[in-house]
Amino acid sequence: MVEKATLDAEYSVIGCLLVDPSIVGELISLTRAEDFSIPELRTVYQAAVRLFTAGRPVDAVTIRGVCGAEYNNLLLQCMDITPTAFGWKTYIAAMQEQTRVRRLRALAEQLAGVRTSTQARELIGQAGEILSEKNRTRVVTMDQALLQFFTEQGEKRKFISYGLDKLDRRLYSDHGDFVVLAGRPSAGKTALALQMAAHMGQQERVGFYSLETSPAKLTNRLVANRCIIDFARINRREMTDEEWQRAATWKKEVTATDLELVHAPGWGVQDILTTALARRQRIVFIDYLQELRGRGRDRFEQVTNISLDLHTMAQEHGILVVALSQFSRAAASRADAAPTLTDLRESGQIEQDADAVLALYLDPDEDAPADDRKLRVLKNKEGRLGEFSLSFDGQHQLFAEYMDGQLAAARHVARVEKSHRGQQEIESA
Ligand SMILES: Nc1ncnc2c1ncn2[C@@H]1O[C@H](COP(=O)(O)OP(=O)(O)OP(=O)(O)O)[C@@H](O)[C@H]1O
Repeated sequence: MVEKATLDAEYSVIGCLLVDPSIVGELISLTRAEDFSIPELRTVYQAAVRLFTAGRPVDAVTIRGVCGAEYNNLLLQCMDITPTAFGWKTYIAAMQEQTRVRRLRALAEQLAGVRTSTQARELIGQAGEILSEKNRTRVVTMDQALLQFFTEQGEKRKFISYGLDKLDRRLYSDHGDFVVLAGRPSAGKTALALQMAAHMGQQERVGFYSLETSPAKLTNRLVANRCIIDFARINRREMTDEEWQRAATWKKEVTATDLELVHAPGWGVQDILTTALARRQRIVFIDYLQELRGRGRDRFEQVTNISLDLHTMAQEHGILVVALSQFSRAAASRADAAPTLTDLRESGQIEQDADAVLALYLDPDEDAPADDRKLRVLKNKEGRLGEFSLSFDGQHQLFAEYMDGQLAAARHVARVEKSHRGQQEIESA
């Protein structure tokens, strides 16, 4: 049974269409035939679209000409409900809300009959998409474009920080971007991504989806990184008394970040999207892309689809997606060579879809400290390419950039130590 609120909204939308010819174009661009649950109103709407696209006037007379005299009463009824078109966008919003509810109920019925959790996850994913559907119009006139331009220019834009100044000054990442962090095995992708995720988690909720590493192992790395504790001793469960003490007093360095670790072996993009929407994560890290389950006959087709889906997930849902990626085997054999975009494994689609591609690799410079890495910006839609050096302290899983010849990490550690010393003095006073 169709509810009264739905009926009213649908009649009102058609009524507005009939009484004000000036809104017909915009009204059509904001609606679809499927928004109408009443078949007769859908027929009227489709007639209006046909007339409009044929360049003919849209009113009660021309529509009756298309639909037939038997629609007379219905057209009069619609116009009776809405003597003026004032508030027509509110009626559209009400009608589309009802459409959403209808589609969700239909999904709920299907959900009641599923036989596997995979089917359920697929349906829940579709429900998430219905719920996050925004205004459908994608057409923007020059007047609207310029109005938006001035509004945006008047507001200060805040980009998402990776915690590395030189990278932040190049990338200008925002929600809706798809960023790839690529490297050879053991380059330190996971370590760098975790450090970035913990940094971003100080501002908003971040999900870190690992397809191969358990949350417990990731926590070991996080504690090493945030509390500057020997990673090998953490792994062997042989922390010294001093390290126990430090982990206890510095625990806020870990807990103050809104980071959620998700163990995701065998997951696909849809599983991640469903979880990210349910947990309200605005930033998602995926470790790593080639491990994701994908649709397609061969690996090439699967990775192509995964890349497309990640791009859509970022854009449609306003999530910053940072996916880690392996380089191809050919590139992996050239350990000292600077990577290029063609080294991305299995699919050129990743190169096409990504807003930015970063490559992490061992610094080939013979004079550089042994553990130094290079972070190269291979693709950057919003800014410059280039590369810079990072020191990697594997013992603490800590990456730091060189700022004015000094390591930013040293300054960070000194700052944190000072703040905790101050805290301890206050507590013991
Ligand atoms: N106790 C330690 N002391 C020094 N370095 C360490 C220690 N433990 C691990 N490492 C180094 O830390 C790095 C961790 O790399 P990480 O796992 O982040 O790389 P990755 O690029 O994600 O690799 P993969 O693709 O294989 O997962 C490795 O280079 C490893 O050699």
